Amino acid sequence: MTAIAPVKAKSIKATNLNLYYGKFLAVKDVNITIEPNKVTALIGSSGCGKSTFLRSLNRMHELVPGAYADGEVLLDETDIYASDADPVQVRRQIGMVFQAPNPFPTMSIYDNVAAGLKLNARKIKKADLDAIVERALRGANLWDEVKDRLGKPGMGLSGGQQQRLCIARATAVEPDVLLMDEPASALDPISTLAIEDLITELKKEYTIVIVTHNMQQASRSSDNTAFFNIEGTGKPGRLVEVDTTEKIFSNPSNKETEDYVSGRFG
Ligand SMILES: Nc1ncnc2c1ncn2[C@@H]1O[C@H](COP(=O)(O)OP(=O)(O)OP(=O)(O)O)[C@@H](O)[C@H]1O
Repeated sequence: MTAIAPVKAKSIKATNLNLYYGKFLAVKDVNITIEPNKVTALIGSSGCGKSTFLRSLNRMHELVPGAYADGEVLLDETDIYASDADPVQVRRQIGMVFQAPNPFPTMSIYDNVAAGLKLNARKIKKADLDAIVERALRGANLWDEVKDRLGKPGMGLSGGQQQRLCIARATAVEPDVLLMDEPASALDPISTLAIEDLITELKKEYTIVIVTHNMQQASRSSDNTAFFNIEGTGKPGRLVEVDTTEKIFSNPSNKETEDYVSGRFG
């Protein structure tokens, strides 16, 4: 793959962030700084709010009817929840890759990657679009596998290829941050390792936040790890501890974290 020159990505800082589904407080009082050009893994047992927190970072949480966020989330200096912030623009700057690969089913490989760009009002010349699509596919380690069949349906690719296509689609619009919700959980071990290698490569350009249930994946591919936990059913999830991945997995400050990473619960 082509070497990617390091690019300064943006940080995210959440302050006193509370996330609700209607009256239900799902995640309570998160305070965290997510460092630029690093991979931050979100870990914790089922239902502790990892995905909810992740989706709040690009204002996708509020797409659930009745769901809302209370608190502040800064992308560098910009408050993404400010009254004049445009959620569509926020989602362009902070892209999302989902658990199951979800290429647009009726679109070709090429059109899947170009989809976000075509949504922008600005008209892009065909040659420029070709160059962006190629760059995004190269960046997703997929170009060599698909360059001779760009006009074929995205759905015709393997699961691992489809997920890399979705990563290319997310990066084509040049976001600052990539959010990934268990991006490899639907994939076989070889495709999983390919995605992990790709994540390591992508942090040269992007700030990456990844939800994972796979402890080995968190320790292999992240720089920092945030551990979330929940006190009981119906109680909100909360951030227990965030630190370097090495510290979280070898010598965490909190007993709850230690119990979780050593497999004593969760
Ligand atoms: N669309 C929704 N409507 C109402 N409640 C929701 C919704 N999505 C999640 N929740 C609730 O919010 C809480 C946090 O869920 P979330 O999916 O964020 O946890 P998670 O840590 O990502 O779990 P998992 O690891 O199982 O994916 C849970 O109590 C869940 O039931």
